[in-house]
Amino acid sequence: MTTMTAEATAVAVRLESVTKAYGAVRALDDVTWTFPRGGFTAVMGPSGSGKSTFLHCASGLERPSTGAVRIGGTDLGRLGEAKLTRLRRERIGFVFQAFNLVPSMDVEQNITLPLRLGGTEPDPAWLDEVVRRVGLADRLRHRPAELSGGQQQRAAVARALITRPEVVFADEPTGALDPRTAREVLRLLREAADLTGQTVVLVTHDPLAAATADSVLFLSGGRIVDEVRDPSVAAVMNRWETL
Ligand SMILES: Nc1ncnc2c1ncn2[C@@H]1O[C@H](COP(=O)(O)OP(=O)(O)OP(=O)(O)O)[C@@H](O)[C@H]1O
Repeated sequence: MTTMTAEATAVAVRLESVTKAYGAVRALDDVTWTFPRGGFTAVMGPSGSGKSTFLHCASGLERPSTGAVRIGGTDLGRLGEAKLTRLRRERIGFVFQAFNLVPSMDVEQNITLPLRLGGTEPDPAWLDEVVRRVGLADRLRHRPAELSGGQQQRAAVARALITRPEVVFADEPTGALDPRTAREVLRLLREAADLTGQTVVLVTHDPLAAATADSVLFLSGGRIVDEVRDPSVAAVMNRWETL
């Protein structure tokens, strides 16, 4: 095992002068930010402000044009494609608006897929715990099409947690859900931070969702322009309106 400095272990994700250009568009413009381990951070900003690009670069789904990204003590820029893919599968959990479950697999197979892709078996006690948290114990043999949208997203959250990832990245995970179901999914992400010390980064348009985080980052024009800590819904809406 690699020895890490105390600083590296306290830092979950670090972006250092990250710029991402698509042709003439600077989707991210010199972004530097540190996500502390076990924190829950929301990212807000107008359409086109760079939220998804930020999440993709921070999670190793895309490589920055310039700058560096570290997950724990690992510099993603030093990893080749195979190692980067493995890091994403083993150390990061993803939740997307569109659930992205495999239609032909049942709920348990979907949840355990990241482990099986990595050639490992689920730890039965952890699988039970994750399934209990997301409330799908009586749905394990159902296929996604037999579930409600909220149940599908809860299965996707379970799939994101099954590898005990260091960081969970969620891109508009409540965008397709009704408000009550959205609250359940947010509670699961909050629990991931509070119960198991995972670092959660949530991209959202919803001030109610953002206010469940420890801190809200505001992006505009590819830059972080503000942070609101211990946010109330009113504080988030107020900052949003003046962006
Ligand atoms: N693959 C791409 N090719 C070209 N331009 C891109 C690409 N991805 C993003 N962009 C551009 O980069 C900018 C930021 O896009 P991004 O999707 O990160 O914003 P966003 O804040 O997530 O927007 P939204 O809230 O609408 O999803 C936009 O101008 C967008 O058009």
